[in-house]
Amino acid sequence: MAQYTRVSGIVGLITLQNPPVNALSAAVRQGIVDTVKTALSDPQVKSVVICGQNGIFCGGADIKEFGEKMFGPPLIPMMHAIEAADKPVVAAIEGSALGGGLELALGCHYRIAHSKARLGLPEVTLGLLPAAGGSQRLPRLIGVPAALDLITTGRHVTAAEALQLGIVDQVTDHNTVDAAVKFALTVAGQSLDARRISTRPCPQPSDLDALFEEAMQKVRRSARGAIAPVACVQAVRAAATLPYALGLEREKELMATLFTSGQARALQYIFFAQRAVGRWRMPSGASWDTSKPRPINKAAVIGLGTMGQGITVALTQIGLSVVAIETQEKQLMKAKQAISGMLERGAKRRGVAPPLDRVSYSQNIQAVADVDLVIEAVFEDMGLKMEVFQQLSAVCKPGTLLCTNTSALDMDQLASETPNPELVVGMHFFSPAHVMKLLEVVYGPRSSPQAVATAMQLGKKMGKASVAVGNCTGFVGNRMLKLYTEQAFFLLEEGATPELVDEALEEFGFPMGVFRMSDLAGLDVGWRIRKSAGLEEPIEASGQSVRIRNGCRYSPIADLICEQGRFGQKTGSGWYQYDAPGGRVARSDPWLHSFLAKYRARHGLVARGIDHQEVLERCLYAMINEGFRILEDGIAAGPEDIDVIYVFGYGWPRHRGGPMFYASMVGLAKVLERLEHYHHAHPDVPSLQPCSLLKRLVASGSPPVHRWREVIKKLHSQL
Ligand SMILES: CC/C=C\CC(=O)SCCNC(=O)CCNC(=O)[C@H](O)C(C)(C)COP(=O)(O)OP(=O)(O)OC[C@H]1O[C@@H](n2cnc3c(N)ncnc32)[C@H](O)[C@@H]1OP(=O)(O)O
Repeated sequence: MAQYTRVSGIVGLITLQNPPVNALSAAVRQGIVDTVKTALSDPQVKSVVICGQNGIFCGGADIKEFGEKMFGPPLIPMMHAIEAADKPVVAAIEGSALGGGLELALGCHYRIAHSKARLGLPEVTLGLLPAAGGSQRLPRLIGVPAALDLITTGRHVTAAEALQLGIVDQVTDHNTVDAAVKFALTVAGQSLDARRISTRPCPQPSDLDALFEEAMQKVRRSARGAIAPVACVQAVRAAATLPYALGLEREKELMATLFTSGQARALQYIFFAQRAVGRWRMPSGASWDTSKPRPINKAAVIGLGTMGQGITVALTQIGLSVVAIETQEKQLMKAKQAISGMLERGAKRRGVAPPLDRVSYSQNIQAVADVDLVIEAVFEDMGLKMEVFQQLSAVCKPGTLLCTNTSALDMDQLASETPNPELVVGMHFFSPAHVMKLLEVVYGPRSSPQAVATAMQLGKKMGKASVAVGNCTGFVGNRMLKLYTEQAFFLLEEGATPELVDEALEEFGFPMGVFRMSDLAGLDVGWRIRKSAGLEEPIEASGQSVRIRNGCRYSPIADLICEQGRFGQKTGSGWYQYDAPGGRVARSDPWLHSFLAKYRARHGLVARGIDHQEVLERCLYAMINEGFRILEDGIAAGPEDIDVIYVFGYGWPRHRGGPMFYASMVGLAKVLERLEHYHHAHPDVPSLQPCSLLKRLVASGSPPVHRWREVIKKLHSQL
């Protein structure tokens, strides 16, 4: 797992070998310990180079080993042995040096990186801190402010930035191992006293207390309850204030708390879940193994509202030629300006020329005749979308993939409008489409595996967490969201305020509560969907309560708010009030409170005390219950798919692992018991009735989330 050879007569070359990322498994650590010993005891060897095989230095500790009993040599003594060596040790960094990989390089005396390499300490994103001495060495090497930035955010830096910060000594465009060997030859025999980072004093910023106070406030604001960023600040503070050995003790102490925390488990689960959903599989068994994506060089986007503009930018930024179609001239001009602006700003950030000439604009749908793929992003109206699909079928060249960006409509009905329904899939982007990391790829019963593979690959190229899901109203994300929102409305009827509900959800870790979010997104969007589904019909005249639809409890509160022209931020009022239309700062609205009081009085509802726990249980468990139904229906392949959708598209706090993982952490029996309790209290709310998969999982002993698929498979085989 670490190969040793001698090169150029006097250089010992150690190559880490653990594909795909040379993670520091027990075997690799043992290999390093053994080969370093060999190199240091060989009198002919005057210096040592450590590199990784297959163009990657090291992706860090082996995350798969974290849940298991620790075997093999520990990292810290291994790093110390390297640093204490009396022969220079040079790290040759290609590809990535991340986490324990960078910590290993920091234990070396010199670091040479390829210009395309990326370096970082991303442990915080896994709920940990760099606990192989990284939190103590990095501040000594690059100073406290830069180390705080890298360690608390986990961001990866380019080789150029690493050179500027002083993390690496040299950057090369050529063969990194050759460059490192050449360098090792030149430093052989030189004194290493100044090269051992742990022996250096940590540079002292002028106002240490103020610096750490500010850093702590910053991470607390952005961490939304995650504990690792806070521990990272504490560890760097130890580096700045304690001798190395004591700092290392503090690092170990902090790591022990993090390592066994539920947050670290949740974050590591999401790391693997994100990769697992990339290996999509349709119920037919189709996957990457059986389906080759089509090459896509030219694409079209139909409809240039906010979504269409973002999609155009996302496609252009991955190098495609894009035909952007908008029939309304005024909107086309507005969109052209917005798209150009977004492309210019994106290019400026990346230091490249804006790819403006890759987008062509037209009012005529005939312009899509030669494209390989079309994404329809017109208004959310089935009639209009059907018309567009009919036109596309007549205009596009044979084999063009037709995708819809609908967020809830039946994509299979759209597929029926075309002679080739196998070429139709949903590509459900999230706003703003060039920024948000989630893409739901929706397949219908007739979508071909190749169409799904192509959409999944396109999503990957755009840097999105792409999740293949089956077709149903709202797909996965919006189907679950509907029940979360519905509970929030019911809670208002029963005595809660938007402030109380939002506070509970934000304390849980959502960036915004449901009402603040809905003010931002615009209340009219949901209103229009409810109207088109016939839910908003006033039927009080018929004698039926306005609070009942299709025999179930319904809250018309949001409809009544919309009838007042209160659509959220854009109109200056919604669930909250704003200084002016377009205002961002939500303030409590006495009008809304009085409206709620009158509403309750009109319907004979008596407000009762509602606490944060009830808000969380009602909103989250209703949504989780729907998640189980989605698994039962085979719309999502596994709990990981749902969790990735929620973490990447709906602001679910990452350190809580997604709704299904959260349910497993709370305990499925408890979720079941609370749902039964709330369903008993609200028998007219069917979404609170625990679904059979949840009951079955509890009956089979609440297996861990990675074993749910076995139970789901059994359930499906019995249907
Ligand atoms: C005392 C504690 C000391 C240290 C703590 C740590 O070091 S924690 C680990 C810190 N390292 C990281 O967080 C890096 C995680 N990996 C990545 O960011 C990317 O994988 C990487 C290295 C940039 C490569 O990206 P790429 O897109 O090329 O590949 P992909 O992410 O799909 O990964 C390929 C497969 O490798 C598995 N993998 C990656 N890193 C690790 C790891 N550190 N441990 C174990 N396995 C790892 C990944 O799951 C993929 O596997 P697959 O089976 O194909 O899904």
